[in-house]
Amino acid sequence: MVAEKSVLKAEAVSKSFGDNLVLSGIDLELHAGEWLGILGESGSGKSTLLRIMGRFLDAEQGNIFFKGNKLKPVGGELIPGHPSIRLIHQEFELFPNQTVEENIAYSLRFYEVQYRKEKVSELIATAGLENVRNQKAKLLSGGEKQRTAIARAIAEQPDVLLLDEPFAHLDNHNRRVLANAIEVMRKKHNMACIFVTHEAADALAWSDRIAVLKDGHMVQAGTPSEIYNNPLNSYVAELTGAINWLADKKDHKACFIRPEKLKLTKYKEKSKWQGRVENIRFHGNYWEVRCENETEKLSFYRSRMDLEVGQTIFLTYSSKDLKCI
Ligand SMILES: Nc1ncnc2c1ncn2[C@@H]1O[C@H](COP(=O)(O)OP(=O)(O)OP(=O)(O)O)[C@@H](O)[C@H]1O
Repeated sequence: MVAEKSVLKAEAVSKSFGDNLVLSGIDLELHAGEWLGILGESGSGKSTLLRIMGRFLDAEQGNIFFKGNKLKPVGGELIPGHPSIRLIHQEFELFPNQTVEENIAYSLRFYEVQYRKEKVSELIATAGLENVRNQKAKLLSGGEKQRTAIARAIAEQPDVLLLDEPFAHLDNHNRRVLANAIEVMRKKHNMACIFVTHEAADALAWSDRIAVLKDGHMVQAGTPSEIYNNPLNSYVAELTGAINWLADKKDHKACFIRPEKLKLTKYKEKSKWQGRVENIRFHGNYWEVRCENETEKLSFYRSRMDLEVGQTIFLTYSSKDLKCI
């Protein structure tokens, strides 16, 4: 097997602010062309790790390697960072009085005029910014600012793009526009990216791999499917989606099942769980049915509504979908 090429690597990174230990012994590797999501609750250390990996902040212990070379500490440098790594903050840092086009063109200011024009137009089209191309940055919506900042960063063709909460504060429409723009830019430019998020849905949808942080510790890293289907502990299980804890324990381990793994059956003898429908909620493309019996409350999903509150129901599931941790 060919070893995956490491672009950026954190080795045993720890960081404190005063008495607050924010990161503890973090090992994390980003491979060429890979999209890595860092997922964790607010305050778990995600942005701090991103800033350390981008060489904007020094770790107290541990090292950062770019393409195998150890990066020197930022120390008191006036302009921290690394020429091949671009970090996009939540504040975007655009020139407020310059247009979208001028903001993107700034990254290409040392290039020949014709090339610059063509490249700017290409990036504006890819990022879906044609209709605001001549708008000043300060007048853009949050989603448009985000896409301009990403297009500007990509213009510089960095090896690594670091995105801090790229989908934060965006409505559903703008999330989709941004996600599609990122996907197109990603395919075209084949750069590696680390993005930080506290939204599991974004991490699951957009990452090749996810690293989960809790209180500054890396609790699990793996593909979205590994993280979602085989969480190592209850934090990862609950962070990545809805779960139903079951009262029965197996080998002293707590067991849970995801709602979408529960199936309705007409036959009591085939069922593994029996209860009453307590509540039904409409979510647009599915119905969430909450039910209970003497010992447990469960929820499961239906694509059509054929149940009533108070009705007795029988549920079944495959034993492989029962996870015990
Ligand atoms: N410059 C700083 N000085 C002191 N404490 C800091 C500093 N930067 C971050 N912290 C603290 O470090 C901890 C982790 O912060 P960080 O921003 O890395 O978390 P996060 O997971 O990105 O959170 P969020 O999702 O809310 O942005 C927090 O307790 C925060 O208050």
